[in-house]
Amino acid sequence: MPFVRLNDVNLHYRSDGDPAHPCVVLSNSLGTDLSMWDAQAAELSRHFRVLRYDTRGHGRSERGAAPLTLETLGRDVVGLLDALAIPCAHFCGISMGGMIGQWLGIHVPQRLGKLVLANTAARIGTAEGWTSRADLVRRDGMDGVADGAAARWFTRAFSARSPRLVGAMIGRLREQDPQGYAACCDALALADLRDGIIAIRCPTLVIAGRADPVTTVADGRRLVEAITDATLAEVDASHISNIEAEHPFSEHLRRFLAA
Ligand SMILES: O=C(O)CCC(=O)CC(=O)O
Repeated sequence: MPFVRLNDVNLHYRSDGDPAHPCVVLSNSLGTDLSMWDAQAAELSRHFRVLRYDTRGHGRSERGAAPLTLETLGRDVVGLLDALAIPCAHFCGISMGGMIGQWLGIHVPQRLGKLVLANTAARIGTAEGWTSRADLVRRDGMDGVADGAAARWFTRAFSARSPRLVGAMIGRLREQDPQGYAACCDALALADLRDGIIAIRCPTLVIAGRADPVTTVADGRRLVEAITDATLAEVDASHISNIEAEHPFSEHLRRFLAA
């Protein structure tokens, strides 16, 4: 598996599909890794170069120096594109990955084609909430957040019909580096793009899960209202909608990128 050296970290990534095809970057949510995109990568890599990476402090990517900010997470994407000599790419991020996508749309629009913002918001949660979550995992490890994660990430019905899939996701969450997870909580505590997103000009698809208790359909609507060229697609899913609503999610993504 390849790594790129970006300033203070080795960042783990994976590229699938023909490198001559247009590139789409997939960016994971908090507490997951690039494997969360397996289904979408298999579908999209027939027509695109699919570039996935583990966000700093997640999966096999190092966490680097504290404090971590959304800007650093955004600049990692730019550094990854630079390292692979990719001038411009589509970008799809979910939740924290969607905040990284908004940062890219505001600050480096010249590097973006189309933007997909899934299960995300311009401001997720509260500073106090993120700080206490960071404190919890630094003190007690990942079990404190992993125990309740299935109820935040998936509907009860999906967990009942796909226990192995859900169990594997929660198992990977338990194995995350608590320091890396906490560093990303610190970044989310400070991340507030509500005043910035009106600057996003690229074609944008917002995907929201009808049953998402973390980043709601109302959050998705607010993104669409603020971003000039944005549309909303709703799917029947909770927070990790690319897994719970795998086929509708992939179809929205494929159609939007192909149009
Ligand atoms: O999923 C994210 O990237 C941020 C929101 C979150 O932490 C969901 C959860 O409660 O695990």
